[in-house]
Amino acid sequence: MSETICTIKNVDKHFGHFQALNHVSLTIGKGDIYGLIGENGAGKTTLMRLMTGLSPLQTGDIELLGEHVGHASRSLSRIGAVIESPALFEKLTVAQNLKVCAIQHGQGSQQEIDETIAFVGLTAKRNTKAKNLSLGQRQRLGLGLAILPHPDFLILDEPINGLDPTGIMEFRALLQRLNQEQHVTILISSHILTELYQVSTRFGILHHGTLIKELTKAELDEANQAGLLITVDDTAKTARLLDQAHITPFQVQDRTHILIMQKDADAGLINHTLVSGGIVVEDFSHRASSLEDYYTHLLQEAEGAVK
Ligand SMILES: Nc1ncnc2c1ncn2[C@@H]1O[C@H](COP(=O)(O)OP(=O)(O)OP(=O)(O)O)[C@@H](O)[C@H]1O
Repeated sequence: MSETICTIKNVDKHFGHFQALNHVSLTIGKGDIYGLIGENGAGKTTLMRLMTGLSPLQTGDIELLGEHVGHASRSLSRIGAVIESPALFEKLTVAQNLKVCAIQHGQGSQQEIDETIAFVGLTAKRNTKAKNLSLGQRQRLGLGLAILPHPDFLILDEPINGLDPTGIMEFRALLQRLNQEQHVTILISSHILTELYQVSTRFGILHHGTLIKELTKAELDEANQAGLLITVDDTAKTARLLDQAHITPFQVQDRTHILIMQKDADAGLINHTLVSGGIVVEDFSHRASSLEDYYTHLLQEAEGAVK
């Protein structure tokens, strides 16, 4: 495995009797854009607050950039974070907010401030007070403040909330540039899987405080394949017949279902091949790939598991 930026092990968090996080373990590798997905109240912000030391760790362990969180962490200076809403000085302009940030961090020349303003697309607003920025512009300024000190790891809590579709696309492009050009590892949360799908390389899905799934983008794509789903009486024999007839690729899903991963699979030919081989084909259905369906199914499974 590549270098690890963050390791979270068996983290619980209680607020009184309420358990907001339940044995959460996950790892974020260097260069990942890790999408943390979860519905409202799933525990995303709570986890990010623990990671950045904004909230005290109760049980479990969090290691960030080689240091345990909570031990006078020097690594915090290498982390940029926007959690909940960005902390802005409302009466100061965009440029002045960045200047204050540069002074606080002892880092960030005027040239770097100007470059950051351009990078986040706020050049036209550099002299506008924060209180007069739109929601999307505030998010951009928040990102600017987080990246000015050149962090190695960026933690962004729901940064695309409230952005319009163009804003979302531009924000994604900004994150991809940061990741690819400046090699920043990013943790980004959202309650909508489709929003993070385009930008993330790995995903963790939190549900009622439990991490129910962790997977790479390739694994997500595989689990979410479009194709022709066939219901048969004998999947092993069906698989042999499909192989012999070069009807590939396919995936045996369970005891009665096989997914033929071809968008325009010829159902008539497949039916003929299988029936001639003695298979009882009970059903054919085209399965469209839909991240929403995948996510909903995952949440239903998780609900079923706890019942
Ligand atoms: N300080 C607190 N005291 C009591 N309960 C809290 C506190 N902070 C969070 N919670 C509870 O913990 C749970 C997780 O909250 P959290 O803010 O982490 O969710 P989230 O996944 O970020 O949700 P959202 O998408 O709505 O921002 C919620 O049920 C919330 O009410």
